[in-house]
Amino acid sequence: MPDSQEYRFQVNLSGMIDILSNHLYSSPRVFLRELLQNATDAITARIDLDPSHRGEVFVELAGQGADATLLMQDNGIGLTEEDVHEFLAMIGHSSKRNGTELLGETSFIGRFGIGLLSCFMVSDEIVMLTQSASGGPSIEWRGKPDGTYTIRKLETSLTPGTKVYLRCKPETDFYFEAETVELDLLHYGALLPYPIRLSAQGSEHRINPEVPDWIVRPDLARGSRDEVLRFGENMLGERFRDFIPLRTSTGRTGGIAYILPHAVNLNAKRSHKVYLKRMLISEQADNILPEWAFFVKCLIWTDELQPTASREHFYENEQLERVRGELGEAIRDELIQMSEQDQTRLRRIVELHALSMKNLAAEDDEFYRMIHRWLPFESTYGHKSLGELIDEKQTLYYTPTLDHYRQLRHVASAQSMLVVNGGYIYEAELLESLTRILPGIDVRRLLPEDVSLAFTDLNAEERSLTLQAARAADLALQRFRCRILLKRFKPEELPALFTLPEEAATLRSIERASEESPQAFASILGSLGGSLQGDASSYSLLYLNLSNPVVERMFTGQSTSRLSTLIEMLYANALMMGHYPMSRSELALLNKGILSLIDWSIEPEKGE
Ligand SMILES: Nc1ncnc2c1ncn2[C@@H]1O[C@H](COP(=O)(O)OP(=O)(O)OP(=O)(O)O)[C@@H](O)[C@H]1O
Repeated sequence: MPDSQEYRFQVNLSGMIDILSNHLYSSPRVFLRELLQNATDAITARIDLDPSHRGEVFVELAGQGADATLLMQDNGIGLTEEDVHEFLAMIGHSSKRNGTELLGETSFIGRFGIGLLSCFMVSDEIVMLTQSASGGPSIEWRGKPDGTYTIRKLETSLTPGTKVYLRCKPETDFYFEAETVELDLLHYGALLPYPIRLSAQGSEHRINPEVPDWIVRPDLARGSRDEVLRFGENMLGERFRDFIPLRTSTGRTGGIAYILPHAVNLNAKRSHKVYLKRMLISEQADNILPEWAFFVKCLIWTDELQPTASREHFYENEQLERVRGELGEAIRDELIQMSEQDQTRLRRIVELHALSMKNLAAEDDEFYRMIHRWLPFESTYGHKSLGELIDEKQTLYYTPTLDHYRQLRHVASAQSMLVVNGGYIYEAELLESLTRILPGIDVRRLLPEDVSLAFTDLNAEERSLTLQAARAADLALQRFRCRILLKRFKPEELPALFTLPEEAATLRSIERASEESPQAFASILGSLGGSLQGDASSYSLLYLNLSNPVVERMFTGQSTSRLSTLIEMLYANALMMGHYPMSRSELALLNKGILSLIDWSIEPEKGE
């Protein structure tokens, strides 16, 4: 076997720089973030040496258009000549790491040793003047994107710190405009604990506000409600009315979860603003809160998570999992606390986000268990929370569809029967799975047939007395494929109850569609409907209540001449009470019936 020879990889330096500077980051804008991060790290390092040191960053813009330049100056630790050779000249080497460990804990934001290269997105040269706080000469370093650099010792000594100069390259002058720079400095540095000053167009001012104490001590936030809400509006661009302070057990991650003031789609992208060591890392951190916390928008700061090289996300590791869990717990605890001490507040939140909360509860038992008592439902006892409904009765009856609920609610409420409407999206599913999260609870599905069983049959005498009228009534509704059933039931004020078995419902919809559709379509629908027509189950049922005085008079009186019109009117009325859409012929029937009633009331029946 021939001796193998060892070679070294060759690196195309300018190609690497191009990849790192132009393709790692989402936008050229981030060069300002990288500069601000380096300034922040340098100030942190200096404060480590001298805790009384007060950090400051100064940004100056000069020149116009293609001549625009930007200076960023910090009073941080600075670099010695040795540091410059070691850290600036060696890509991928950073002064901020603990040894070689890339993901270890440090008090700095930077760690990869590539951030400065982002400046090549907007400038063809980086000029750095630096003076180390530990003494030595001031150094000038000039780096180019082709991988060459020069170093020069300056004759005069600068004050400790670092100045970075950039001259805009063609077509990047936008990033050097005062407005853009001001916005971006605020965007990235709003929470930094030292002043950032900007000098441009002859004036100088501070960019970032004083950071309120409650940002790092969220327990103080409750005492500054208005200020916290105003701050949220400025930072997140929405007007909030409620918030939950967040803090992990280590105290190294915290923030404010603002309750979204409008309903949101569960699948909408989350956009929390996350700050690492007080610098904005991401506006789209979607993995820092549990999935179920979709109803909040957060300002979060952390100094215990590791950013990826692009800075726009955090590493998905155990630490992130713990932080996510604990932030979720902070929100959950507050919800639970609200449920004990401030139910109005909780109800407001749940009602606002009811649809999404129901959606999530249907998928996530743990969330459902936590929130179930406050989910709102419609019931024969009014609009109530599930908790209130559970407390009302031992058995919770629910209808699986809205149609069923409409049919049942009058009879059920008249009989003081608690029936929950499970007809809206996710509701039947939630009610069905209630036993899973609350073992022992008795939940039953209810169909109109079940309630009609509770109706009382007529006795033999009543049956014979009403026989003739009942036949006439049945005949009157033949053409609507509706049968009548004479019973006694509560409430007495309810004369009739319309119920619609499933097949009859299909047929009704087909008929209504044929009335609306053009001829050809109608005939297709017609033949489809025809196949169902002969079946007894395709008939709807109209229960007539003999306990109702008007119905009683109709069926036990002598005169039957007006009976068919009256039955038709009861039929139309029952349809309306059940919110059934009416066909054209049913509307015509109603119209004709009303006119007859008016006519009769004006001119009494002959012989009466
Ligand atoms: N303003 C500054 N003050 C002092 N040192 C600086 C400054 N800017 C850069 N440096 C030095 O240059 C090195 C390289 O900076 P660069 O931004 O490329 O990488 P980094 O900050 O170490 O890591 P990252 O790629 O994660 O940002 C730093 O490690 C630091 O030693």
